[in-house]
Amino acid sequence: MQHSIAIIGCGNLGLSIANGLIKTPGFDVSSLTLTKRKTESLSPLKKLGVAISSDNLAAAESADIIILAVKPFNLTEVLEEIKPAIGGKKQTIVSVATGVKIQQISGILGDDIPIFRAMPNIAADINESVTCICGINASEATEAAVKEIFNSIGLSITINEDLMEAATVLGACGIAYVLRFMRAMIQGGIQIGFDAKTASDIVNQTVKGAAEMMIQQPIHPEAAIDKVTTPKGCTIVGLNEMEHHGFSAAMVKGVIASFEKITL
Ligand SMILES: NC(=O)C1=CN([C@@H]2O[C@H](COP(=O)(O)OP(=O)(O)OC[C@H]3O[C@@H](n4cnc5c(N)ncnc54)[C@H](O)[C@@H]3O)[C@@H](O)[C@H]2O)C=CC1
Ligand SMILES: O=C(O)[C@@H]1CCC=N1
Repeated sequence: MQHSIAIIGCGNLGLSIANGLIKTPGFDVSSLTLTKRKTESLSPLKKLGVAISSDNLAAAESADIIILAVKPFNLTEVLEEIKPAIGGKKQTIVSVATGVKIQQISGILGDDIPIFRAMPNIAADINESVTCICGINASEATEAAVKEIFNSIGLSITINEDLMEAATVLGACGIAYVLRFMRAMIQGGIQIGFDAKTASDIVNQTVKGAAEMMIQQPIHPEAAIDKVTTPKGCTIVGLNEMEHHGFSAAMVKGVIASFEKITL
């Protein structure tokens, strides 16, 4: 049986999750409710059979699994709003809010409620997210149901809650880092002669190929780099020039800066 799902706060991430679910083969769109304060932008999904509402409490009452996708500073008010609906039929709560601990959520909703934190990224939209998950109070069946949701929009990985902020940086912020890298590579490609479209096509497929290779043949990236770097060749010259300008150091420092922004 498919569980009914409510996504409360359908902005960038909530909508990406919804789009991924809708594209999942066999997903029953009538089991999905999306909420937002102003619902106009969600009307195309209404035509597909998804329930759209600005009533968080009613959406929570009707759902088995409630995904909270509001900004962290809106989470407390939303939890207070849906609290009257929670507990009776033991809905499962899944928060994707950055930096909000399970204990803060259970402090409002109650100590016996199944509560998960999940950290997907916007590639959920095309079923290619990675989602790190942790949770409390859940039966095996409930945990399986939550994992099924996030496996349908990509790959889910169960982790301890104390790694959730690191997961946010690597997986959720990470997609932005990779996109910035791609933009820079496209800019380089234009400077050496390609039009923007051709440069993008080449970069997109190159990044996809590199990622697929690491997924299908999991070796250390440097071992694959060794296969590209001809001695005295052009690749090593380019890579060394990038390192002279702090490429790897910039990436590591950026990862740490994002982490400190969440944790300090
Ligand atoms: N954008 C991303 O790539 C990622 C975001 N996150 C987390 O996901 C959450 C959502 O982030 P975004 O989608 O970027 O934010 P967003 O601002 O695009 O979406 C939040 C949505 O919630 C709605 N909202 C606010 N108060 C509401 C209320 N009381 N009732 C119903 N809807 C309400 C807003 O109108 C907005 O559409 C945040 O907690 C963020 O930390 C986590 C991983 C990745
Ligand atoms: O930048 C942010 O705060 C959110 C969390 C991870 C991705 N976007």
